[in-house]
Amino acid sequence: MTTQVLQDSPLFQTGYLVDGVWKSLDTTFDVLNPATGEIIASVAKAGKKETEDAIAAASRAFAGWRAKTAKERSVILYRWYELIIENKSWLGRLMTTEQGKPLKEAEGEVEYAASFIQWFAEQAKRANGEIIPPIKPGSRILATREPVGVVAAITPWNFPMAMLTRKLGPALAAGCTGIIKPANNTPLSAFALLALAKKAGVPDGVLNAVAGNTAEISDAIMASHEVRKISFTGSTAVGKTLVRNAAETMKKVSMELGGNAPYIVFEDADIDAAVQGAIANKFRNAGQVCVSVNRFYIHESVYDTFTQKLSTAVSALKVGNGLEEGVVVGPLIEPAAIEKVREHVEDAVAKGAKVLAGGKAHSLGGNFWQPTVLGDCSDGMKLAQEETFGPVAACFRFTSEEEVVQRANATPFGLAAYFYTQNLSRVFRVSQAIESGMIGINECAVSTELGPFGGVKESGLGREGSVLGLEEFLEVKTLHLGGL
Ligand SMILES: O=CCCCC(=O)O
Repeated sequence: MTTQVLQDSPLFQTGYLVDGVWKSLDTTFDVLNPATGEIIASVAKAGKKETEDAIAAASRAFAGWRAKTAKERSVILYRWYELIIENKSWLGRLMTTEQGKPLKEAEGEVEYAASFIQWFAEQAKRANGEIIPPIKPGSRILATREPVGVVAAITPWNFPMAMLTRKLGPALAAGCTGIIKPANNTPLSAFALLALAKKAGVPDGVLNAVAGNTAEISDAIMASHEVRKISFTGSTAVGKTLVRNAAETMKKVSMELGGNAPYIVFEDADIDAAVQGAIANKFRNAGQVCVSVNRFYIHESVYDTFTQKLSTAVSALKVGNGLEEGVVVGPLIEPAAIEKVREHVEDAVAKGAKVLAGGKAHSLGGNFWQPTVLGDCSDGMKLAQEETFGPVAACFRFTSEEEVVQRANATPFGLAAYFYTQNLSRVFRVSQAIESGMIGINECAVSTELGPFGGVKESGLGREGSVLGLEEFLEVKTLHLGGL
């Protein structure tokens, strides 16, 4: 399937969406294929006015959408889920072309994205309230749950479909309407899902979308009194700005922000399982994942075995255009991402790290970096303190449980953490001691619609997915009834 075949589909939208109509603008911005540098599309560059129009449309649509029964919304969501699955192959190709991840991974993300719509189609019917024992005779207290109103979903380029549906699934289930601001690197993936939402029966105006002038769009969203909630996935720096700005109109916020995940391999771990987990986690989406491991802490007694097995396996990973057969590590999203990886690797090497695999830009050039393993890393290196967001496994030695827990927690972030051990007492002791919203124990994946997803400390506020995800889009209203 060529880019032309993608472009010929009705799901390939390049305008901005207001009231169910895709509109074009004279001013556009280019979306590039990160593997080839080819321009895939020129997209309408929306700004303040288009954003205000989109918010107004969402506001007008709110009364009608919230008035539908939960079951009616559930049926529409379920149809959307089915359409996403039916179009998996096309959507996967679009995502690989726009975002770079290997096709198999992209199709996996399409399924993951669909799972949130399926899950919240079910949860729509469970926005239950409570009856509270009254304080006086002849009275009742009822706590009901209502949609928060118009929602802004601001989504990242690294999971351009799943992060959208993880927000829109619960928002629509709750009865909210919204404005979507996808990342400018990957608007086409988001727009394709919105085209399918319309086909599934989501009424015009319920979902509206703009991309382009990020500052103007963000300012218009934050200034609006009609937008009652912001759900954001992205960097901690941007998240902090949004939270500060949301205070002006007291919007609710859900923030899924950066991480600095530790991965601890204790002396009693199943080393082969730990190596396999390390590869699956670290090289998923070329390491451009908020829950990707940033620091591998390996007990000194198993350090040589682990790093040797890891380096051998990493050296065999095939790098290339994600549309090519057998490729498991695609390009990074843009040249700035390559520069950050280079800066982290050079800083580590200058401070004593040893290159055990890779270590430099890939011979393919462009946005490709060799899958890398660095040994003898230490806590003063940049890659120990900030997310590298690239295909670099940094390995550190440790000697005791107490020491490694203290080092794992020595970061302002607390999104995901992982550890491998066969000792049950340690499982509970270390799980309790680690400051993190999610912990994988002998398990390298924490991403599923079934489990609460979110962080502590500077990694964010709120939880997505699971039964908790719906709560984020609901307000409690308490009814005090007397004279009964
Ligand atoms: O960068 C963060 C996106 C989260 C992807 C996931 O759900 O695993």
